[in-house]
Amino acid sequence: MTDAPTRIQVAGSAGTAPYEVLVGSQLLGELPGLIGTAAQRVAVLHPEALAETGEVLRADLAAQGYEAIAIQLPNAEEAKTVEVAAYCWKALGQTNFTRTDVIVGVGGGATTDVAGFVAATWLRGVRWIAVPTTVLGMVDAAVGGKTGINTAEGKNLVGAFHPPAGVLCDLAALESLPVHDYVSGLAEIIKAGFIADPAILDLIEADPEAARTPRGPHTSELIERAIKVKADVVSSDLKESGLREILNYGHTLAHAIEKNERYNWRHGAAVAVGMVFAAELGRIAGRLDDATADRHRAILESVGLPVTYRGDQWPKLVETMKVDKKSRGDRLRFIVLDGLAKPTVLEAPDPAMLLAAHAEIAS
Ligand SMILES: NC(=O)c1ccc[n+]([C@@H]2O[C@H](COP(=O)([O-])OP(=O)(O)OC[C@H]3O[C@@H](n4cnc5c(N)ncnc54)[C@H](O)[C@@H]3O)[C@@H](O)[C@H]2O)c1
Ligand SMILES: O=C(O)C(=O)C[C@@H](O)[C@H](O)[C@H](O)COP(=O)(O)O
Ligand SMILES: [Zn+2]
Repeated sequence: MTDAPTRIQVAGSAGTAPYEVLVGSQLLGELPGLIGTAAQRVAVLHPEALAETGEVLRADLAAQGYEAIAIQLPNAEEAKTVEVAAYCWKALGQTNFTRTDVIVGVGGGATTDVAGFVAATWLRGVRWIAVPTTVLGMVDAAVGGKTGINTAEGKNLVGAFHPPAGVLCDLAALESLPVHDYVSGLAEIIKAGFIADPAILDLIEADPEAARTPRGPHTSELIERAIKVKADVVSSDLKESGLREILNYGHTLAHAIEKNERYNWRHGAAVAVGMVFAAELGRIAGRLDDATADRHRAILESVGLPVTYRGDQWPKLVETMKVDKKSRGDRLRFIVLDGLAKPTVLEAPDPAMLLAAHAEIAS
């Protein structure tokens, strides 16, 4: 017998339906209920690393009477291209995939970003379900309906807000996750701690080594707390007209680092450096106290995340940051903290201030 899953509600907003994020084990039995009876066809999008899981899921859905196909995507960021999206559109077209049919994205954040984007764009929008299999996917990417792909100019530059019909976080999936991917997800959990729920920081600081494994004593609490932070924010501002920008803490620089590294850095690693940068920016702007700024570096290092980046790359990073989605015309905008769990926007900081914050993360 398995325990009942935790259910976290995400409210519908901007005309979209509400949905639930389930956290627990053996959740795949929930899939048919979410797919519904109107669907005849189901497409399971999965990364190469989860070929076996994708096939098990496809066969299971076929056994339940759906015409189920599996579409294999490249691993990680290589999936987030227009060519991969076009490959999926072709597969859906060849299957006569209609508006009542359903896409299931099973994998990490890269997979669910693409699955959601394909769902948002096919026939101008079909229903989709997220089955995240990484920490980062569970606590962040699968929740909130931001879907998208990268372009040559930068990260997530093409996409749509298209919330899933449900999110199934089966914690057993984390057992096979390589440790550096597990730790990458901790960066977004720590982000949730700094912007909204400091109890997360206390739990990690109490035993950073335990936080690095799926068997740690606080694994499900950390994951659920971070999901709640995200669910609360996106419930009131799906389309990022204000509050949702706080979820972008650390991301302005992070996305520039990811592009500069040709996506060979994991997203969470880049977000870790980006948060230290944002903390320094807050401190230099006279908003953030020294202790909270220093806490960033300490907690991120304690779980094994990077806190510095090559110092000679700054001009390129500044160029890339200009296409950040928070920019308005020529004005760069950053999320900084006015104090612990007090995120705010720093508008058009002086270049000298940016340079000074950069000096603190430059290696
Ligand atoms: N849409 C959003 O709101 C949002 C939020 C945060 C991050 N993201 C995006 O999420 C992506 C990062 O997601 P990620 O950290 O999950 O990385 P990822 O999706 O790149 O997955 C990392 C690697 O782990 C493999 N993998 C996935 N699950 C596995 C498992 N259970 N066992 C073994 N291997 C597994 C993947 O195939 C991949 O090779 C980035 O593209 C980022 O931009 C989106
Ligand atoms: O959900 C959001 O909003 C976020 O900003 C969460 C981020 O962790 C995530 O990486 C998101 O994909 C970044 O969005 P972008 O709009 O900066 O591309
Ligand atoms: Zn992120």
